Amino acid sequence: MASNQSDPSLTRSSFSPSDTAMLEALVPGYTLISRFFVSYLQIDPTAYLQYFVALAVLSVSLRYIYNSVSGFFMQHFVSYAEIRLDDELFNHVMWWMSRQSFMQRTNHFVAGVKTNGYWSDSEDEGSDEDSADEDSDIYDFMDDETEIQSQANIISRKKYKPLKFTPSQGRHFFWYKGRPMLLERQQQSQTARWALYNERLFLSCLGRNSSLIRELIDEASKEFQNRDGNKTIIYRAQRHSPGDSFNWLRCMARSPRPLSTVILDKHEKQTLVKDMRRYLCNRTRRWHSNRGIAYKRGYLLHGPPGTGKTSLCFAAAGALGLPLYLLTLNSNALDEDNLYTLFSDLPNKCIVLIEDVDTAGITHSRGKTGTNRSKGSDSVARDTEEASAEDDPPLDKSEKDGITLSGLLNVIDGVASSEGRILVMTTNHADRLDEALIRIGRVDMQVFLGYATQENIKDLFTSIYMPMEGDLPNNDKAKITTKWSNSHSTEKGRNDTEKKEKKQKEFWDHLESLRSRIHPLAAEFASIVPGGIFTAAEIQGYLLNHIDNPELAIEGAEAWAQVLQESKRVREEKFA
Ligand SMILES: Nc1ncnc2c1ncn2[C@@H]1O[C@H](COP(=O)(O)OP(=O)(O)OP(=O)(O)O)[C@@H](O)[C@H]1O
Repeated sequence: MASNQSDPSLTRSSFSPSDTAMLEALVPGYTLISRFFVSYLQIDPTAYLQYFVALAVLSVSLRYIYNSVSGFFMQHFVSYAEIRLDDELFNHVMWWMSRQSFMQRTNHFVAGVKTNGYWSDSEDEGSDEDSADEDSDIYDFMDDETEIQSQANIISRKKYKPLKFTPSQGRHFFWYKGRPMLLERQQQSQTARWALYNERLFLSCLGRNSSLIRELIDEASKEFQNRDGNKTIIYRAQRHSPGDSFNWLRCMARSPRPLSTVILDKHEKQTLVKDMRRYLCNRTRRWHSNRGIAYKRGYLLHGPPGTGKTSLCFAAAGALGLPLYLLTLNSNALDEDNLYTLFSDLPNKCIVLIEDVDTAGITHSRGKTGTNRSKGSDSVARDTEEASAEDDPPLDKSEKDGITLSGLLNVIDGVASSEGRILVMTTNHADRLDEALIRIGRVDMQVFLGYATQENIKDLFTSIYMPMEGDLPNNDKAKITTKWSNSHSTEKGRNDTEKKEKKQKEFWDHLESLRSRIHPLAAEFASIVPGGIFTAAEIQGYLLNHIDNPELAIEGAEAWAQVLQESKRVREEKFA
């Protein structure tokens, strides 16, 4: 008691019950805390209340001042750029960042096998790793146990994707061209279900001149594109989760397929590619623009499955250096609005490929809604569709009815859809398509890809077995030899080198001899396999089983053709 009386802090603690109630309302649990301090520490916090209040006011004021000053500073003395996750540039910058030296030193990073945001990117991550493949290629034509083991080790190493390190959430300072830069990776909405996919990047630098940021973005973008080289970039329409809208997401970059490897009547192939080239040239664009005629072109590739429709489209994209946008109309979630947005997001020059347009349920059903879009045709496929639709599980509530024919036609013709695009549709059943869909203006050229003729079979054989540039990892023999010689200066190394050189020479001789024999072999093969019966895919499948031995392929061709022909006949009878 005595000590309480002598403590000035305790003598001043005379708060009325209403004051205490108010404090309790402001700071829940105040009475309990206060009692704890008084009983155990002999300190009455009420005596210091004014200091606490002053401290709180000071901290709020400081925060306010800090925000105002930093806001003012950011607005007037800092330049910054915002990059959103749903923009391809996000990938470009993240990829560029992952290659910067500051990423090796930072202690806050995201480790992963891809540098991009959320979409699946199954492409080969560039040529960085290609050189590592060289040895495995060289081992391809070796046969002894140790060599096979070496090859297995290399393949085994390569089965995992290399790790990539990208900046984590938060701020990262780094230097670019001698000037300090700040990268901030932010997650916008923590509460949303897909918050993880709502990221943004802020790139900032001191000064009102934003040219440095522009340079960095430009450099990142160019480096990313250079990495692609002449590869064909493939995008597909995809949405991340139910309720989201569809976007074009880059899914891979593939080496272009040479047009010569797509076997088709030469005249038709040339006509198609020439037509596309003519359409893409500036003169045609100006011509269309001067006359107010929509600058669009459509093609229909039709024929039985496995005759090369997709391959032709892919090869054309490679030959013309255009990106390929894949679209499937089967998704119930894809409605006219989504399709409209997708088409308006296309770049000026590209190929949009709609595969198997007849299976999208929009054939012969102009004006019908998606729910009954599979009705209206007497085809077997449609009956099957109807039957299976009844067995389908109930749709997600966010799923809509899918695209209708009139919806598709509106989008193809839409004024907002990108000019300069090439639309390619493929189908196995051109006869089932609505007249409106394939009328001139929407489909300007139709190409039929049928069963392989005698000539096609010969070409296919030649294209599969003819040695091509690039079949060896490095065409410069001397370079390979030097590489091996340098890396093996020991006795064993020299033996290995000699062995490899011998193998390499054998391989070259094999290629040379094959080159000289290929045409007579192709003619022989074509004389055995009947024309007009098999698809190119079937013939290719057979030849790939004898990839190292064309003679063996010829030997077994007759038996293979008979068996396949018989199985086709049985299948046809079954479905007749
Ligand atoms: N005309 C062709 N020339 C070269 N290869 C071909 C040809 N047709 C088919 N192939 C080969 O067959 C496989 C399938 O070809 P592709 O997917 O292009 O056929 P498709 O006609 O689009 O088939 P689907 O109608 O089933 O989609 C590919 O590996 C391709 O290399």
